[in-house]
Amino acid sequence: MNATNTTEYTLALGSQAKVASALMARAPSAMKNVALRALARLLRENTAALQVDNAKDIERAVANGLSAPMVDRLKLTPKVLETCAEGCEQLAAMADVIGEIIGMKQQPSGIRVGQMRVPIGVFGMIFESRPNVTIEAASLSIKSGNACILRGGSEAIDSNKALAKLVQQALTEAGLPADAVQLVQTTDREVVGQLIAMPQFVDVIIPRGGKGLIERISRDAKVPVIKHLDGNCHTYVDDPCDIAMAVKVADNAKTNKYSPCNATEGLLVARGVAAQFLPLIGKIYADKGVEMRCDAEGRAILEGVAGANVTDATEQDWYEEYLAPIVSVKLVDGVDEAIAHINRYSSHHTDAILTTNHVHAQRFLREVDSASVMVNASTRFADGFEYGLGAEIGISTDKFHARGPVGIEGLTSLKYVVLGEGEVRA
Ligand SMILES: NC(=O)C1=CN([C@@H]2O[C@H](COP(=O)(O)OP(=O)(O)OC[C@H]3O[C@@H](n4cnc5c(N)ncnc54)[C@H](OP(=O)(O)O)[C@@H]3O)[C@@H](O)[C@H]2O)C=CC1
Ligand SMILES: N[C@@H](CCC(=O)OP(=O)(O)O)C(=O)O
Repeated sequence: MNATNTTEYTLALGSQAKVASALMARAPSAMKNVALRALARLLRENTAALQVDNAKDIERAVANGLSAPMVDRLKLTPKVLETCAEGCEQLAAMADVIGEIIGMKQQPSGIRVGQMRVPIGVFGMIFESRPNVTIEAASLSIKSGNACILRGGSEAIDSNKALAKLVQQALTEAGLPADAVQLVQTTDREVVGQLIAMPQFVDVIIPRGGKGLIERISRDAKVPVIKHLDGNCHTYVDDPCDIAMAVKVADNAKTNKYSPCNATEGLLVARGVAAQFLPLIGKIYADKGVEMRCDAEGRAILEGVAGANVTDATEQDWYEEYLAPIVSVKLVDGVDEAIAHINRYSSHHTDAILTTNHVHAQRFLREVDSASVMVNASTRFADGFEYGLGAEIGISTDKFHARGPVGIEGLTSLKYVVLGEGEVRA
């Protein structure tokens, strides 16, 4: 595509989305739910065909040397597709929040003032090469009465095109506009540049990705942005803690999956429990091939673990989001130093304390400045489905409008409604 074509193409996506958004905003719940159930059915009926398209992406990714965790997140297995289908059905079964009026109160003047929940309008979303996100974003967009323009990662283009076709088929079957969910059909990044600069059509941009993406968005966006950024997440093992539980949780937080943004990248350990805890977790990490980048004290303990791949951490490691079988390990005096380290180096996504001390837990919850703060749980739980939101658009690392996992409500806003009986202002 040349620059003129790109501009025309993106403007067309925008104007089509704008028209569709008005229809979606007033669509009855029943129609939206019909579309979601149709999408679930189509995903199941087309599982084999979708895997053929997905195989093209996977072949290209492997040929291009993409790492194993990144190839893994690209996969549309029958299980992943079934989870997507179930997600659509769960959303269909949920109450529609659009149009709900809250907080209606009579004022001294006689008017009654409340707030009505409404869709945001059109959102543009740029996200990683994980094709199931196309379905999660599309289904949340439908349920919340928005229209969206989805720009998925280039490695997933064939899978995304096939999925988007099914979404549009489901919308059409339900009598809703197909343009309510549009996929950017090219991997040309120029389209991203245009998408974030057309406030006449796009109400908000949701970038879901790493630092390169956000640098561009922060520099060029002319529409409001809800950032869904990197996860340099921490697990802090406190003194005192339940060692067996800490080992189980720290294992899951790092090794359950390596690519997600909510995987733990930094392990902080209180000196008082390090000699007991580190050899146990070190053995598990060693067996699973996790490299441990340690400070001097951590290294001294972990070097004694059979098969451990232990290296020296540099200052840069405390900032690093590895998305790989690597973890940084640092010993700290206690909760004060842990909180200070996290607030300095974390990406403010998700951080956890493993402790049996109630005061330490309360301090961690209050003082760590992250979108999710957890006590005695794996950072891997930072996820809209796990939080009971039905599905998620992603995990907002912004503080405004939505913070943490974003579900239906994050795609809505509240407008005031005023009911009178002819009152006039004095
Ligand atoms: N907070 C959250 O909810 C989530 C955050 N993430 C974060 O995403 C990152 C991992 O995914 P990864 O694929 O590496 O992320 P990237 O940031 O590389 O890519 C994400 C998307 O952004 C696009 N993109 C990246 N840079 C630019 C640019 N300069 N201009 C235009 N488009 C761009 C990519 O397009 P292209 O395909 O062309 O490269 C892709 O569609 C991690 O940091 C992870 O934590 C991941 C999932 C959820
Ligand atoms: N919500 C997700 C985490 C975000 C995610 O998908 O991350 P990524 O592996 O970077 O694409 C989950 O835990 O399932």
